[in-house]
Amino acid sequence: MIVQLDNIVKRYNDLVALDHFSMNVQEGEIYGLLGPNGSGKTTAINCMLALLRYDEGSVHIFGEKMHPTNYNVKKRIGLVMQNIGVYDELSVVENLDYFCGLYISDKQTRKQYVDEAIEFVGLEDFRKFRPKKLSGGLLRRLNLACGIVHKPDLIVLDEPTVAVDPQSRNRILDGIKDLAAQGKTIIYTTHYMEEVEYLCDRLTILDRGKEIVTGTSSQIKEMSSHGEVVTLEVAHLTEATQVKIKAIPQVSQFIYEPGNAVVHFEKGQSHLTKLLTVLDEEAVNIINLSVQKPTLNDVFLEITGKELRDNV
Ligand SMILES: Nc1ncnc2c1ncn2[C@@H]1O[C@H](COP(=O)(O)OP(=O)(O)OP(=O)(O)O)[C@@H](O)[C@H]1O
Repeated sequence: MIVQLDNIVKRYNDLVALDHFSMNVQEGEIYGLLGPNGSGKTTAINCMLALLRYDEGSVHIFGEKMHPTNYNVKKRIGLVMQNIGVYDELSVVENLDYFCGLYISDKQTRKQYVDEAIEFVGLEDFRKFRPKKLSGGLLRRLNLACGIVHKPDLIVLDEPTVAVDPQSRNRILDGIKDLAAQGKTIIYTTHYMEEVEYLCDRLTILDRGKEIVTGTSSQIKEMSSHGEVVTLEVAHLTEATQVKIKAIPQVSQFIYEPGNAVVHFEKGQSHLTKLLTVLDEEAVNIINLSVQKPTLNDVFLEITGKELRDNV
């Protein structure tokens, strides 16, 4: 186990920011912490890295008990925080050299690591730029590079794509996949379910400081009590066709208004072919068809009664 959080309780006066929160991350995993704003993701990261005192529980990283002065463990961790943490008065190269220098004293190795980090985030054309001259997306990439330049084994990223343009976002997400492919262990917090679906091997969904559910995204989506929803755009559906669709045993709800039909299926394997068979037999002219499977948000909604992105 690379990271083990056991029953962490963190209170801010009356507010319980983490409520007996536990999490285990294995070597080489990309592990997601998904939750709406204020659910406790940043608090969990800060407690984990001993940047914040907590009231109860324990944290072990690389098998060692984590505490603020455990530098042997700390030097093997790279942290990319939500807020940009670079020096305005230093250029891209100088920033990276500074952060690398906190861990690597050999000048030649440091130069190599800095060059590799610049290439990794695609900032080759901006080496001499000061942070203020970089766009928001490029600045985020520099922030990421500063966190990983010393080649840590465990990389913790706290919402690294907030307010980032799509090009930089994709670059960051693909970069994280590459790091995992190199054997790094990654912890990634976000309130974007699409990101955890794309990136994460396993995830925990958090709400109000509590673990709601943990698993792979497919396992979590399986927990939804709903099945697929098929939306059809059609020229016309006769009464007889509508009756036949409703008669498919796994159809739980059927809504039709001229031009559009929405077919809800019960939970379980896909029954799309059954619907297509009926439509084919009835020679229905399908203009458009889309299938929506349950999402992580649906599961979150079912458990907590609210949307993952309520506050965004
Ligand atoms: N220093 C603090 N003092 C008091 N309350 C705090 C403090 N820091 C965080 N909180 C509260 O603790 C809860 C968890 O906050 P946290 O920042 O960990 O959530 P988050 O999931 O990371 O949200 P975000 O995505 O907005 O950063 C929130 O209710 C927040 O208002």
